[in-house]
Amino acid sequence: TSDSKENKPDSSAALTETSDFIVGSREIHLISIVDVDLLLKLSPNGLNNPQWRRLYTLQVPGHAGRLVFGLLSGKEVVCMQGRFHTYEGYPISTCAMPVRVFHLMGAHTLIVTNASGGLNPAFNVGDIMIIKDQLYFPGFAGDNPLRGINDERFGPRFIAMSNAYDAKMRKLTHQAAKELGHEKFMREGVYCMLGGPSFETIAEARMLRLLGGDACGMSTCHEVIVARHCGMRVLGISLITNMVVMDYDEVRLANHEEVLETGRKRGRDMQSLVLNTVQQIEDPEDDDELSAAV
Ligand SMILES: O=P(O)(O)O[C@H]1O[C@H](CO)[C@@H](O)[C@H]1O
Ligand SMILES: Nc1nc2[nH]cnc2c(=O)[nH]1
Repeated sequence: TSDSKENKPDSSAALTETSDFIVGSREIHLISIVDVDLLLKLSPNGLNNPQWRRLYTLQVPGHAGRLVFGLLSGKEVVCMQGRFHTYEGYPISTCAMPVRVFHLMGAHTLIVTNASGGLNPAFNVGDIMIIKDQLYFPGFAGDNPLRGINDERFGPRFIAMSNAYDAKMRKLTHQAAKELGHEKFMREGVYCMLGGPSFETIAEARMLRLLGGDACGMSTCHEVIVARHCGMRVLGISLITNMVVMDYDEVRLANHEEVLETGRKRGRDMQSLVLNTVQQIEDPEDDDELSAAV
């Protein structure tokens, strides 16, 4: 696609050509900020035989719109470069639907990435935040992707979310960051999801901070809920693309161009981090601790 050359922080969705790929049981899928072209360059044995084709178009500038199947550091992965957002007009369950598709294909692990605005004053633009927990605001108003008749084939009616972001995966990612010399811009914190597409008012931003939010965006949480419902372990990584305006004296305005620009600048570090983390991931079936957590 014409936009596939850009190193962008986020994208839309697409589907591969058909039968060349055998999708095995150890897949990992990556959403959003991961740039597949760059991953290809960085991976020692490549994302073998990548093929893609546009399936549908989203209305988010900077979103590539691809789904790529292949091997990343010897592990079977499917990378979804881009996602559905509720502000595009889709129901929240539709936005999270790709997660169920990947689960049905045999994926055990979900790595979600996103671009977010920093709320924590100690953060800087370009920091990478490992998501420790989430504040899912649409859920407070009843807009949960699991709303409606529960499909028991995926999971139970009620699910725990206190262990949503896997502790072992977070540790692994910190380790990967250390090996890469990324410590100086690594953070860990709470991600807040709002519906968007309007950015926060100052009063809203201050409220999010008061409630314990470290960064905010318009995605991810519903995908994580659906992943946990079907027993996938989750790692979330957020790139702080801008600092949220928190002060009435501040003249700077939130804008999508800054989000894209930071994504371009920090893109390579994000890909290396994901790649390095994927290299270290163990199959959850070989890992009692992880299996028990699911
Ligand atoms: O969360 P992702 O999809 O990375 O995108 C983030 O960037 C966009 C705003 O610039 C919003 O869609 C926000 O959610
Ligand atoms: N809501 C929200 N989403 C974002 N995505 C990237 N930056 C931001 C931000 O500042 N606010």
